[in-house]
Amino acid sequence: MNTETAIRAEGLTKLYKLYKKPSDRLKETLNFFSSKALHEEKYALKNFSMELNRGETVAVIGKNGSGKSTLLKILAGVLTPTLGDVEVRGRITSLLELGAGFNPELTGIENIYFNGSLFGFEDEAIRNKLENILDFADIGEYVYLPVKTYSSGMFARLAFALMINLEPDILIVDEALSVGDIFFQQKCNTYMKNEMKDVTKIIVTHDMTSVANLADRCIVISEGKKVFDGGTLDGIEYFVKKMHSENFFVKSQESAYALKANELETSIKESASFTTIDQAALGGALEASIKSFKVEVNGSAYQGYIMAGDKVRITCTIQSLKNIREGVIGYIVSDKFGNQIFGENTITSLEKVFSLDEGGILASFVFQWPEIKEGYYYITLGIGEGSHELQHVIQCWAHNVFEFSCVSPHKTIHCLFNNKIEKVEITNLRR
Ligand SMILES: Nc1ncnc2c1ncn2[C@@H]1O[C@H](COP(=O)(O)OP(=O)(O)OP(=O)(O)O)[C@@H](O)[C@H]1O
Repeated sequence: MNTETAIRAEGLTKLYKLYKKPSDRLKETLNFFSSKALHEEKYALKNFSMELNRGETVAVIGKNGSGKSTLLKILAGVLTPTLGDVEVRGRITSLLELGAGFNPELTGIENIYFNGSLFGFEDEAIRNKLENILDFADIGEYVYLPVKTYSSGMFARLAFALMINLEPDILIVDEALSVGDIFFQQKCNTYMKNEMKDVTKIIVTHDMTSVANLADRCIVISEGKKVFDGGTLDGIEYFVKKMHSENFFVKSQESAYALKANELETSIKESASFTTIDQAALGGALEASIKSFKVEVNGSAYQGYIMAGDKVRITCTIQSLKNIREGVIGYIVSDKFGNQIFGENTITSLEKVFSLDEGGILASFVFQWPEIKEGYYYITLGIGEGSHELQHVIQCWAHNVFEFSCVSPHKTIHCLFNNKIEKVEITNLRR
């Protein structure tokens, strides 16, 4: 291990033997004369190697059951691998061990002292850190109550606050953090990014926005094996594509059968990239309604994230029951709290209306993704009728049909969006 290496794992394998009945384990052990196995083998991790440099932040991503927790537990030293070695340089802390180290009968404060001592801190040292820990956890009077009375979010708050104050060289952050509310998660992410720059971090999360904003590097794990190790955005793209092909291959075949009878849909059934909209979820007069849509970013299928400046093309299939002379098409993008963040329609941006003829229509529009804060955003698509902006009839609203994960790597967005300071004047006044 060279001097820059913080953690090195070599050939990690974890094999579980699964027995149908507990008695099969005993039978197998005692039955020296039969080679017949009474168990099935399950590899949670298979020949997994990785090396992390000091101060590096790596995100480990993979679908449910791919082996992420097993890897973290082995790295944190709470699980022994069947094969392989781990070398760690420095103090390693994780919510996994802290969670296990908390005594439910002790109060929050008692647990802080107890766990602090397990990490080699004297009472005096913990006393000096107490204010910071309690400030960060922000769970009020609950710190004086036994931990068994805490909600899972309060527990995560206290454990995380303690963990970051134990002066780790290596920090392991797993999904346990996601039980905290959104504001606490943001506070943790900001703290890790800004205040823990020198700490080596291993993060496991299903939240691709956090991955993009925190990690320098990304490892994708599938069926216990490392299948990608490289740049963060490339890793997300690899993972999303892999998930997409695994999940949608079957669905696209099913939908092709369901669409057989419909003339308009038949013309697009070759393309699995169109998503059919649940017609029950539509609003408006519905003399014209959106049947399905497709999202492209910079001319390709959406890869799982979007950034400022990306060109988004939305293509919709519309079924109209009548001729609409003054048709309007638009969209609204909202955040996860339902706040409408940006949007436009064809009258206000292009000063144009379109005729939508009775029958099937294919409509497509393009907009540029603005520079807005990282997070999840949802697009609503709409069709209106009538050239006067305030008097037109809403024919169809298809609410929140698609989720975008907006990332802003290497760029700080201070508030909802950045608004440039155009001029600065500084006058140093001599005393
Ligand atoms: N104690 C165990 N006994 C048997 N199989 C196990 C055990 N622990 C984990 N596994 C299996 O090992 C595989 C990897 O599990 P692991 O919990 O590491 O996945 P994960 O990627 O963390 O999943 P998730 O995203 O759902 O948390 C899974 O198939 C799981 O069922």
